[in-house]
Amino acid sequence: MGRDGRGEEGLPLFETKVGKKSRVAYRIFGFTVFIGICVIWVYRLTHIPAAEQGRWAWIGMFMAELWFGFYWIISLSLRLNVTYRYPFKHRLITRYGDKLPAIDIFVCTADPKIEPPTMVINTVLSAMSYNYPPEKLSIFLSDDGGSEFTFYALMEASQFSKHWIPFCKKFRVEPRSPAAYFSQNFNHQDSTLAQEEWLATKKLYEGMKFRIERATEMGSISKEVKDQHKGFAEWNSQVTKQNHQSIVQILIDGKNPNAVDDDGHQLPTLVYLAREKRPQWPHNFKAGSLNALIRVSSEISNAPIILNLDCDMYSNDSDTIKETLCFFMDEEHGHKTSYVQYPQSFNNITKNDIYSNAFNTVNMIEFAGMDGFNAAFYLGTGCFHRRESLCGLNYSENYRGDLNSVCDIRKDRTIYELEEGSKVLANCSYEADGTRVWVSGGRHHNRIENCMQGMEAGVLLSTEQKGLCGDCSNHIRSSSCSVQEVSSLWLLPFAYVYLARNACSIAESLACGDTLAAWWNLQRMWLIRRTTSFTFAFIDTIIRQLGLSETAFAITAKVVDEGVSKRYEQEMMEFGSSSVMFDIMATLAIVNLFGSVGGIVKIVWEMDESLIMQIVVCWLVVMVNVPVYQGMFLRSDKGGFPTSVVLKSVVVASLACLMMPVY
Ligand SMILES: O=c1ccn([C@@H]2O[C@H](COP(=O)(O)OP(=O)(O)O[C@H]3O[C@H](CO)[C@@H](O)[C@H](O)[C@H]3O)[C@@H](O)[C@H]2O)c(=O)[nH]1
Ligand SMILES: [Mn+2]
Repeated sequence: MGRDGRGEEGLPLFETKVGKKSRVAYRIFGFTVFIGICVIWVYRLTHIPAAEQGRWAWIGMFMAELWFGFYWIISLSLRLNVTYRYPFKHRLITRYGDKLPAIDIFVCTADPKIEPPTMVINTVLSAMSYNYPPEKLSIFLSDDGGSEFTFYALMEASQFSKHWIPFCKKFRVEPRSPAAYFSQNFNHQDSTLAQEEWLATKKLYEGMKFRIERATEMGSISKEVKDQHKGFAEWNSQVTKQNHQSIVQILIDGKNPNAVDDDGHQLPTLVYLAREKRPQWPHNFKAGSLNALIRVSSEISNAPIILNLDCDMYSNDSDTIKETLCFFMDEEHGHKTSYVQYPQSFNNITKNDIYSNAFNTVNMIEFAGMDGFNAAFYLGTGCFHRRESLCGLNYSENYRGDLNSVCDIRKDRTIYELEEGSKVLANCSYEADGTRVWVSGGRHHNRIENCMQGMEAGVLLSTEQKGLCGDCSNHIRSSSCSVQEVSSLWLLPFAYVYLARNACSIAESLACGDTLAAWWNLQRMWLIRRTTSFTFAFIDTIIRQLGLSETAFAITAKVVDEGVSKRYEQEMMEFGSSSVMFDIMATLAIVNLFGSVGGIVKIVWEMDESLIMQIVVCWLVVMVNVPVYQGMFLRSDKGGFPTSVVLKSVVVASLACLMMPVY
């Protein structure tokens, strides 16, 4: 019997826990820092210098400190509301058993060269083998590359899945991406896992991988293979990435009683989609893909819940669907939930996370804090949506929807009829009129569940290795520190705010599993991101708002050369190409170097102590930038800065320093 004497059926499907202990600590600490910030503001307002003594610099500094205070309040309020949610999947299974809803899974890919088809089908296979009734699963691959190699790979995957799915279920394989699974060694402690079967499945996988890679390398698919599927007929000499008709091929029809795996169990539905592309029509990149997927899937399976995965991700927990459904199907709160999203985690992060890609504190503290306000940043992947809310349904307290009612939209139509009907829905004219859903940001009127299943529970895992760029959010934060007389008591609030803030940030990082060096690297990456990618994104957003340009989507490359990945493993930063980003990084590093050396000279020469605070800050920036100086002057490998960038930055920095007024 559960609480209140209710039976098992009255119990909630998930529980919510708020970090109470951390809240007390944050409150005390936050309050003292806030007092410090107020004292700093008072100091600024009461000590405004005369015009000729740098009044404007002073006011600028004050602005930065005002902004810092505002930012502090926001980031502290998140920390006071850190909320974790824990699903009870066993309750879901006992309560709903065979009445679970259908799920559509969308995988997007866009280019067979930078997103190799083998990687794409690993994502697909991990989605096909979710621990969920296969007749309720439909996987749709959207190929914006319109490539027959990707289609071929998917055809291979549809055959391999007949062995892979039973293998996963029999041996409770985790993770269910074959590439990720076979990259681990055979686990000898697991006596149930017969080594023979492990080896046989691995061999099958490698055979498939070899055939796909060979076809891609040779740039052609043999007639023998093409004869195996009518779908290849869609590719003729006129088909290019930017210009082709809609292609929809149902590779596995989950409703067909003959579509079974090696154990005789039903297979999930598997669909290949390449929406129509015409040079004169906008296609809106990934957003356009998702819109086409929504329409096409509504014709074929029309599942009430949709999961979207990028092609460089794979599921690292086969129970994720069931856990997610706990949030959607909870009797009391389920109807208030529009989407459930999982933070991305990356599988090739180095020990000290040189590029700060793990986002541990963001995932575990800030996102969980946002959840406390029923808010979430939509991350764009690893997210389950209600189809209804994407299609514009508004939230209402009384409307509960019904995830279990399976409405048969197919009405005995043949595969051919379904494919033909779907092709029309994948036409490019849809992106030009007002029917798009995703471009407008999706319509999330409902409450949002930002699902952080504590620290031990499974999240979706992405396999990507992120480079330096790629951040598109923009927020600018400034840290500030400048008091004229070092001996003055006014120094205290500055010192306290600075030290307390960083101590807190170190404690958070360590608590979230980072190393101290990773925290230090994070400081560098924040500096770099704020001065480059965030600034670009900020400018770009303004330009776009003014209607001066349309942003294009630059697809992140998923293949790296050997030298680059070797240096990545050794935690050496990669600067080896010319880009405005590197120009800015190098120039700022040099300006700081000049500033700190110049400052010391000034202190020693003129016995001018008033500069000590500035110099201390300057030196901290220099220390954070050590890898940048190494990249400019000390490295001889291919990852160092190109000479042209070094020259440019030294010249620009020298000019800037010469022109700088000296107070
Ligand atoms: O024309 C396009 C361009 C991209 N994609 C797909 O979009 C996904 C994300 O693209 P990627 O180049 O990997 O971008 P990232 O910088 O890794 O993406 C981050 O930012 C995206 C949007 O800003 C989010 O959707 C992603 O989930 C998030 O990881 C990939 O599956 C692509 O295949 C398309 O389908 N069509
Ligand atoms: Mn990506």
